[in-house]
Amino acid sequence: MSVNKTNAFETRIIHSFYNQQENKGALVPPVYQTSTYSFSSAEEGAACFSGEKDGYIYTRINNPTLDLLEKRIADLEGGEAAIVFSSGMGAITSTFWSLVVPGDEILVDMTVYGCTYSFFHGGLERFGLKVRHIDMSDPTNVANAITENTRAIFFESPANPDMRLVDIQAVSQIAKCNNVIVIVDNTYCTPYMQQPLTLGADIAIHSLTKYMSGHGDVVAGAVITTKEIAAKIRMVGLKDMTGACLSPHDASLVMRGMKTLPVRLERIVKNAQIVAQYLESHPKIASVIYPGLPSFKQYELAKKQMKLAGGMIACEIKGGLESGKHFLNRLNLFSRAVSLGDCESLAQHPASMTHSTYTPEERQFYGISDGLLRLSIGLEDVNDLIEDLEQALQ
Ligand SMILES: CSC/C=C(/NCc1c(COP(=O)(O)O)cnc(C)c1O)C(=O)O
Repeated sequence: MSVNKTNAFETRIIHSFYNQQENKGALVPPVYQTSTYSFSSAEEGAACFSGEKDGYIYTRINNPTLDLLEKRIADLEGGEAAIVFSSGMGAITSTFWSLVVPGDEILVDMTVYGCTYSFFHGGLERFGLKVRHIDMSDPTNVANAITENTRAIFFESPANPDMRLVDIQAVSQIAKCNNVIVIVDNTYCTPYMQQPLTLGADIAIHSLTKYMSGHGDVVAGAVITTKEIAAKIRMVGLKDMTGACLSPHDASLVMRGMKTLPVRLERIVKNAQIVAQYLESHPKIASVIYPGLPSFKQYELAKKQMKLAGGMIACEIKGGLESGKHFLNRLNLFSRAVSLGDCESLAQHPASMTHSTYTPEERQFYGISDGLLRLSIGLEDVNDLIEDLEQALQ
């Protein structure tokens, strides 16, 4: 079976870059669970290390199983090359440690995942980087904020946890005119729903822990970009700065999960739309933030930029934090757990969990309210999910 670019996303995500007959007919790609590789001669080893000869050196740098996952992900995101990591944070930190130097300035949207926020403020700023948060929901704010020291623009769209969108095409056009790179964390969407590189971004980042692997059984990350930037992130960020390499076994778990990404997302989004509409009409719910609802502030941008509305819902329960905790504690089918994108539906409280890295003042400033709850809708029967929410809201 040889699959190529003319085949659909749903076919390429299962088959691309793997030939069964070249692997003893194995239907599923063998896992190269090895840390190192032998050379046929001292000369060959030297040639591999110098880059004169393509070859496998050491699994922290490259590995055939990781190669296959990287080729597949790059193809699906419309990029030239990809690198995989042992976590999404490994992908993010390896990228920045490869590309920035003290004195550089980074523009970040108002809301990002908690550990990304603490990497920027507790990590990069400590080493002389300037990190500025701006409201990127209006692209003109980006144009006005760029200076001669601005090196990169970073955002999530939708953002974790309050679902803010950024117009990727508009911001990328502004950045390109100013020779600034655009880095988009595409974790919430996956390339099935949104492809930042085809909209003009330079780098797409993923926590593969989420929808891409989709079964709550692996922590992993990926960066997709040009061959040149990928080589730098691999040989500087991954090899020397973080060492955040993915195990070949975990890469095979990610590839196994990816095979069902399209069907999982189609069903998850159907469930999420029904749950969001149910919550929006519930008397005890103060607000629901979901890109599939006409009430969503950036509904038109969501329809333009996202193939589907996604599986993540943010909502506020009337009565603030205390009622939020009461609600969480009464859930039976939803798991009270962080992470997202799993087959199991999850519910968590950002202020005290995923975004507890922000101080209360910072949460206030960045709009992460104490009463906000985040739901990751899974694959359970949607009536069972609503029954669980209904009883928890009593
Ligand atoms: C301890 S909280 C659990 C993790 C959560 N998020 C992770 C995450 C990462 C980082 O990805 P890993 O390193 O693979 O977890 C990067 N980018 C985004 C948009 C993310 O949501 C979470 O529950 O919101």
